[in-house]
Amino acid sequence: MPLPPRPHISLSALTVHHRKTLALDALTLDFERGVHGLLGPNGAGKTSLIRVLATVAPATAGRVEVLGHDLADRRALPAVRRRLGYLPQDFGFYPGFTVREFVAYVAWLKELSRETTGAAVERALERVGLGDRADARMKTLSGGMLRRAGIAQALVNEPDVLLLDEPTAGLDPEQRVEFRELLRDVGRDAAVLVSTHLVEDVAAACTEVTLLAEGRVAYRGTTEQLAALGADPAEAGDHPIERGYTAALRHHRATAPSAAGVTR
Ligand SMILES: Nc1ncnc2c1ncn2[C@@H]1O[C@H](COP(=O)(O)OP(=O)(O)OP(=O)(O)O)[C@@H](O)[C@H]1O
Repeated sequence: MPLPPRPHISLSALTVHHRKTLALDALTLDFERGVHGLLGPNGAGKTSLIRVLATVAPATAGRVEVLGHDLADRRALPAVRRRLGYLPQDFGFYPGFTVREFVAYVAWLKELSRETTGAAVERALERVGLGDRADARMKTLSGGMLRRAGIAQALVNEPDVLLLDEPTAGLDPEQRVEFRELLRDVGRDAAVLVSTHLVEDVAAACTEVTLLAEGRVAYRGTTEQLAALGADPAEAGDHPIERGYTAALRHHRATAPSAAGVTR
């Protein structure tokens, strides 16, 4: 009998400390293909989780599997990185690079073959609407264009796992609408994790929502389920998802004693 397919991402008791701060408190979660919204108040642990999955920060304890590889096994990291796309909140670049050179450089880091790189770079730039700015220098881009270049580099290898930390910051409304369409498209085959504070992004693009609070899972469900939690118009918030978010957080805080995000 064939084995059931493994989830793209599997966390078991994942714990992350930053010095004395507990940022993630024994998270056990799976993420399959689809677009997953990662929500939570400031300091909830969203960036800490994304950085571990992106293989740029270690777990303090617990087990993390990405695409079937245990991230504790350093020999597996190159294979995982080839199949990952990652947009950090702030990303570095050589200001003198053109947009095309910037994305091609990441393609090279991801070990794309010389034959496929050119077409992959053009496709990634087209997907974020930067095809006509390919020869512009990175230092001349506006904030929104820079973010789109960052999204293009995360997409260039057609990743199986795409990690985006607040990707819509700086995008204008038209670009955000197109970006959500892009997320839905990528999420058909890949597991996409997108951390955001923007309710519209969640409502339009995410199939599932994971709400973190103080390093723990405060709520998990489909976008529709979170919106249904916010059916009571007396709850704080202007949108059902915002009200669902508030209700889920309040419920979590009432039932779970505070543990993470505190120095001890
Ligand atoms: N480098 C660091 N050194 C010390 N503490 C840190 C460090 N990075 C994060 N923390 C702490 O870890 C906790 C989780 O932070 P994290 O950045 O993961 O949260 P977040 O949900 O991404 O927040 P935000 O919505 O503000 O981006 C917070 O208490 C934060 O202060």
